[in-house]
Amino acid sequence: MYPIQVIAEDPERTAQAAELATRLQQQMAESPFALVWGEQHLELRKLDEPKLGPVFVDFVEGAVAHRRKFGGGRGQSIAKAVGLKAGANPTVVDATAGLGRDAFVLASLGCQVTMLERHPVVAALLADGLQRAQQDSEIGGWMRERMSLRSGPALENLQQLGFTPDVVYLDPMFPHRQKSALVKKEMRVFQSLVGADLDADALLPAALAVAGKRVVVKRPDYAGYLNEMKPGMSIETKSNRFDVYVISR
Ligand SMILES: C[S@@+](CC[C@H](N)C(=O)[O-])C[C@H]1O[C@@H](n2cnc3c(N)ncnc32)[C@H](O)[C@@H]1O
Repeated sequence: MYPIQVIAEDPERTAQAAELATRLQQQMAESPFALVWGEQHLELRKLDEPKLGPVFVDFVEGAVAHRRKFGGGRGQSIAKAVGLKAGANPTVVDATAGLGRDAFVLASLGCQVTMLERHPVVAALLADGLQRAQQDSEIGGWMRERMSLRSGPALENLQQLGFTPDVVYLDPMFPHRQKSALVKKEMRVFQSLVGADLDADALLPAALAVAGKRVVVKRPDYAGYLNEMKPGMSIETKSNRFDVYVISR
């Protein structure tokens, strides 16, 4: 389902690349993608569209780092959606972690975030970004305490969490409405790797069954409700919406 080659450009990464290749073995035939381990990081390349550039996870210096320093802090819509308030740092399970951006925003604001990701290539990119961030002198301390990753499908993982998270956060892939030229290059590579999450509706009842306080679903502004379930409230941003389902048990 996810065919890919694994290449070690950095000779010191040869053993790690071989181990990753073994894990992804069944997905390695006839791929338009390569996972390349360079000196800095693990990156995904789309071999038939090299102009789109590589995709990798960088919590230390990338766009998310900029947002951490200059973004809206606890006033951001995502923070309001999960219920972040002074003195309240909810525990969050991000059941569709992707490249971990939303999870990083929440962790940087004080939440304890457990990320779940089922796509083995995305999980490998995320694990690499997480490991590097955990070693960083500036953010490593709180990254080690607050962010973790479990690779595998959310439906199974949610049932085996071993704790009750305050919030389950969902952001499944949704078909893009914009013309492809307008979608950021990185997102085009990511979308063509992952494809659509056609089974996303099932995540909402599963999340509602385990969340202690609320489930938050991120949707593009033009998308309908997940599982056609009306939320208690929605928080709108420029191009997205956070649908909030408050748990009352
Ligand atoms: C739109 S991306 C999430 C982006 C993420 N919020 C971010 O800020 O980077 C959706 C991700 O959810 C993952 N996913 C979808 N359904 C899943 C499931 N049932 N279990 C685990 N991961 C899932 C996909 O593989 C994909 O990587």
